[in-house]
Amino acid sequence: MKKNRNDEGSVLKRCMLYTKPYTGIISLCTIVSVGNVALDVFVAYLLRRLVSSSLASMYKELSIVVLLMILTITAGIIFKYLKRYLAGSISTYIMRDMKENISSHLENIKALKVDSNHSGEITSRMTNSVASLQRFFELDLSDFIYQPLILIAVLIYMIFINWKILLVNIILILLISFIAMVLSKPISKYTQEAQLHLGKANSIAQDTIDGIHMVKALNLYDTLGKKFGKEVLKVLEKNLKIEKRYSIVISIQMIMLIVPISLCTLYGGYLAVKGDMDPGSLITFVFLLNLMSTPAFIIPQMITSLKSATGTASHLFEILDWEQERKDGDTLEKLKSSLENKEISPVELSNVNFSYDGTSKVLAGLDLKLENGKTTAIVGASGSGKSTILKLICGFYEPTEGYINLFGNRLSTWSLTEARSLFSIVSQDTYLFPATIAENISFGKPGASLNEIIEAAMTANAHEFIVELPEGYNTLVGEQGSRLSGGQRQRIAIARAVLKNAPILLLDEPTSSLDIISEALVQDALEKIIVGKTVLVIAHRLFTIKKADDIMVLNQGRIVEKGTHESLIKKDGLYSKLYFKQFLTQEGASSNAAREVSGVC
Ligand SMILES: Nc1ncnc2c1ncn2[C@@H]1O[C@H](COP(=O)(O)OP(=O)(O)OP(=O)(O)O)[C@@H](O)[C@H]1O
Repeated sequence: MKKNRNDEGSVLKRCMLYTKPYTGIISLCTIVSVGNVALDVFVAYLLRRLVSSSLASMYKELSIVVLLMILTITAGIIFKYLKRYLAGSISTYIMRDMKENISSHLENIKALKVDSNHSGEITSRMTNSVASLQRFFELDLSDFIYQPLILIAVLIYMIFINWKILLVNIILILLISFIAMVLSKPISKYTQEAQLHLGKANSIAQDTIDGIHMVKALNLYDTLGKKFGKEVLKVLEKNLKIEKRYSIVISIQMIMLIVPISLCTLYGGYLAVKGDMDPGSLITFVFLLNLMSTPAFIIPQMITSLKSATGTASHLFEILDWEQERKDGDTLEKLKSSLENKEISPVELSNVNFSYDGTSKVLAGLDLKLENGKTTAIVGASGSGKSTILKLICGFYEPTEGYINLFGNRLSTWSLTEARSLFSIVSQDTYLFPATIAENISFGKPGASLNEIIEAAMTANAHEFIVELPEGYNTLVGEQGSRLSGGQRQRIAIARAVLKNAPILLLDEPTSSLDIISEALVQDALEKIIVGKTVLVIAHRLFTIKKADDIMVLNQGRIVEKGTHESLIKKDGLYSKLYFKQFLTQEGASSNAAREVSGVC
């Protein structure tokens, strides 16, 4: 049977892997902890000598013991500081590595995984789960070494003083640990569930903020608020269950701690009165019991918080188990001769089948070949798979059957990073980073000079509106470019593509959501940048692709017609139907608008 990578043992092992690079500092921490334990036990030994020498009124011995005690306690303080500092450093390093590991893993995660998980949930794992794991490491790591050691040392010392009292203690400690373990068992599960609901609550909060305008317009506060409240309530329920468990474990421990100390003091006192135990040993025994009470109290708590931490870690490690994009493949250098051969098609899809969910086919036996330096348009009804073709060409997804060639070589053999450097993409929903306009444009060519940026903006018809902004090229665009209009965002994206100067341009309905004036500006910019490039354009509005060299009509995942605009109109097939339907709709819309305008006038 396949072993579950998320069971507690496996999760702990994976956590331990993060400690590997720090074996040196962990060894030092262990040595300091051993020193700490030795000093603590030495204090007990000195106490015994102190009582014995004061009873015997040996002042010289007494002053030596007091001096030793002061030195030992001082050294103990320094060792405790070192132990805490070293453990804190280890946990800080481990958490840094874990965060780096997760974020570098996320960068290379397959698009399918990101698509099928809410970004808010992923962010929640990255922030809440990491933060609670960090708290665990910071608080508990030093105790994981020190507490078991002190417990063992104290037990050994006690054997020499009185093994019978010790036996009673061991039985009680085992009982405490057993009860704590049983009671804390569900904590790991509750923590995982709490993290899951927290992720969902965060996703709803993120949706509400991202779609704030739509939320206001549709009065969705109540609906989303209820959904958010439901998830928060579940988080609360799980956390209350965890707290309930913690409280029971701690209460039982308290009772179980008082009982052995009281019993041992009573029994020891009885032995001292009988003369079977000297007063020095009795006082030392009670001191040792007190020393032992901390690990006896903390170890079960450590087991409980370890369970909680494994729950959190397992939630986090799930991300690390998500499949990654491959990193290997051929470089541009290796494929140079193919890239320079103008006879080879830059992009070719052959008999490509694709399904997102493994059942319903989005593309079925699709054949598509782009000609070097020519513009090919794909048209088709909404949901026919046009954008999916672009995603496959960019290597975000892989075909379930068939193949894709880039400059005559299988995309599956290319390095994905190198392959993507051959494309510039301008899509209907342009993503701008929350940085300045200049930075957003320069992402097309990292390190580009301001002159290059301005030149690109000019080609993209963006320069004029940029210089009119109060801070010009240094204007911050806001989250997802929220401080710019749709048309302005598109022209920034085009400027980015100009700077990138990649040989293949992928345009995914870049003018579909623009008004007539913005559309004209964007269209004009696009016409400038497509010169000499191989272009694949997806269009809803068919009049925008009338000049394309080749038009492919997509229906139910396959190309059903192809040709120029004129030849397809002549053919009187699906394209011509779509075209005239749009034409009539637009005509209708224009005459309605004209009627409205004349009515107003
Ligand atoms: N990430 C995804 N996961 C699952 N199904 C998806 C995903 N993206 C798209 N689909 C489905 O695949 C089909 C094709 O989608 P695609 O976006 O390629 O169509 P399209 O022709 O570009 O549509 P439109 O013109 O409306 O943008 C649709 O049925 C859509 O619901």
